[in-house]
Amino acid sequence: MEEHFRAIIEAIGENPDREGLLRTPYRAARALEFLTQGYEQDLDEIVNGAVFESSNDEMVIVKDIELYSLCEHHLLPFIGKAHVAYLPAGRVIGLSKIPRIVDMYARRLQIQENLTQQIGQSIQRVTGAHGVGVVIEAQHLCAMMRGVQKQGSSMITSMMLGRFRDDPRTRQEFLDLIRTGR
Ligand SMILES: Nc1nc2c(ncn2[C@@H]2O[C@H](COP(=O)(O)OP(=O)(O)OP(=O)(O)O)[C@@H](O)[C@H]2O)c(=O)[nH]1
Ligand SMILES: [Zn+2]
Repeated sequence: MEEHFRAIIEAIGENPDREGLLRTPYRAARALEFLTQGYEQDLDEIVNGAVFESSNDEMVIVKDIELYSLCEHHLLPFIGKAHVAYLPAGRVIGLSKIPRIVDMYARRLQIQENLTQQIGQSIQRVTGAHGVGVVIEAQHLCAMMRGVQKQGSSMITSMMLGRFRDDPRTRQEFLDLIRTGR
């Protein structure tokens, strides 16, 4: 990857041998490795068995999860928040595991719709919940710094499974709860 970053620096007309850029291919490679480390991870490893029996059948919500991903079209960041909810069916998942699942899929080349879907399906699979809801609000640098250059717009995507899809009240409760306290 370092060689390729060096070639990119040359291709944009810069001098990869000037002092400030000498270690840049190395740094950029490490940064990109970090930002795409989700390819090295899988769901079972992330969850690590942290699923616990519980008779609580009320909605669980983790909201305002910071999200940093890379758009698969331009390799530019999209940045935002994810909100995740589920209706437990006898099992709950460790609190930290939900942001970890978000990060695992965000640290890959993504479009926001697929990211939203992958998070929802994974939470469903791990918890066996009666339903799962995921909402992501994000701003795409590819649409802000370049392209249409719309700095004020954001994209909102959602994935509703089970009762979140079938029962309008469950969906509404989720949407109301992620809106409060802002
Ligand atoms: N649906 C969706 N589109 C995305 C996402 N990230 C980037 N895009 C869009 O992907 C599209 C790629 O379109 P192309 O016409 O192939 O690429 P482009 O010429 O760089 O497009 P512009 O951004 O319009 O300049 C653009 O409309 C982007 O805004 C995403 O997460 N979801
Ligand atoms: Zn893009």
